Amino acid sequence: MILTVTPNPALDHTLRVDAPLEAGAVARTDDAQFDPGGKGVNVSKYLTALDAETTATGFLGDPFGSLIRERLDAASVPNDFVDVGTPTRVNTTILAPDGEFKVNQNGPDVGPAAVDDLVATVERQDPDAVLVAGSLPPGVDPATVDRLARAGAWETTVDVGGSVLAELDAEYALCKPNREELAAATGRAVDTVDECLDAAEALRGETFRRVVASLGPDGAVMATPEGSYHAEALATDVVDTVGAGDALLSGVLAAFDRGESPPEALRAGIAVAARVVTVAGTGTPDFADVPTTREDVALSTH
Ligand SMILES: Nc1ncnc2c1ncn2[C@@H]1O[C@H](COP(=O)(O)OP(=O)(O)O)[C@@H](O)[C@H]1O
Ligand SMILES: O=P(O)(O)OC[C@H]1O[C@](O)(COP(=O)(O)O)[C@@H](O)[C@@H]1O
Repeated sequence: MILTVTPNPALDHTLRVDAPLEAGAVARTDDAQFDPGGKGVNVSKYLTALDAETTATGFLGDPFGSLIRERLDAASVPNDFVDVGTPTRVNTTILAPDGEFKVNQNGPDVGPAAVDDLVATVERQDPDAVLVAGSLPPGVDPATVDRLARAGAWETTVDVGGSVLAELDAEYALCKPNREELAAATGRAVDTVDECLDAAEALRGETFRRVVASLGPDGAVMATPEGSYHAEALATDVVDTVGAGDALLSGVLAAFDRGESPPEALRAGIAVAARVVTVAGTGTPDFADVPTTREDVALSTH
């Protein structure tokens, strides 16, 4: 079972407006949706839809914590969150004709007792694999991520910010930076795919056994002890890219869970991401075509 740990979940509020936003003007819309979100929460949503065994944990606080739990239960996404007394944040995406505008709240302060409860929850769940994903709220530091990785025999994956990645020193099976996070974690140029391949290879080592870096429309690269790979993104009608990185990681983790090779896992990730960018916000699309579309992913070995 893949246990996702989201230290800073969010209720994702997605609004679509018909005209460009204008300072001082009121924009009105009927097109709004709420989704349970936060990087690990999304991965558990997508893994469930991909028929992989998963449970979501992290910290939830009311009033929005209850809504997130209700929505996950309704979608049959197993979850086991630690309750905290501070409200879970709301992250807002506005889809306007002139672009995608995102505002993420920093999130509530989490005290040391809640962190101890989280570690105990992870130990009790005793998963095969753990994913720690998303920003760290006040009260959770990189040492807490290392503590979760060292608390049991599971393989741990991280999808945390570039500056947090640079501070980790436990052993991780995989990390998933995006382009900006890859630059922040390595201090290298990431302008071309070749530079991204070099940076991913530089990040790989004792701390991170494999590195998958997502490159938006340029697809993704993966650096592993067996070789490095670049997979191109699939051409598709993009509604928005919120959740795209979580989708890529879900496809990769589900494939590794089935025992597939790194290049096959990368192809699967690209196919899952290509579906998620076609739906608004962090809604869960139908993944029925993923086994077919992953065969169309162009992949090169380096
Ligand atoms: N504009 C796009 N067109 C097609 N695929 C995309 C696009 N943006 C993202 N993707 C897919 O989603 C994956 C993750 O996107 P990315 O933006 O790098 O992640 P993050 O959300 O972590 O920043 C990419 O590797 C790619 O496969
Ligand atoms: O923890 P952070 O970095 O603020 O990100 C949280 C946001 O990212 C998401 O998990 C989406 O992530 P990606 O677009 O990177 O896949 C949203 O659900 C959530 O609102």
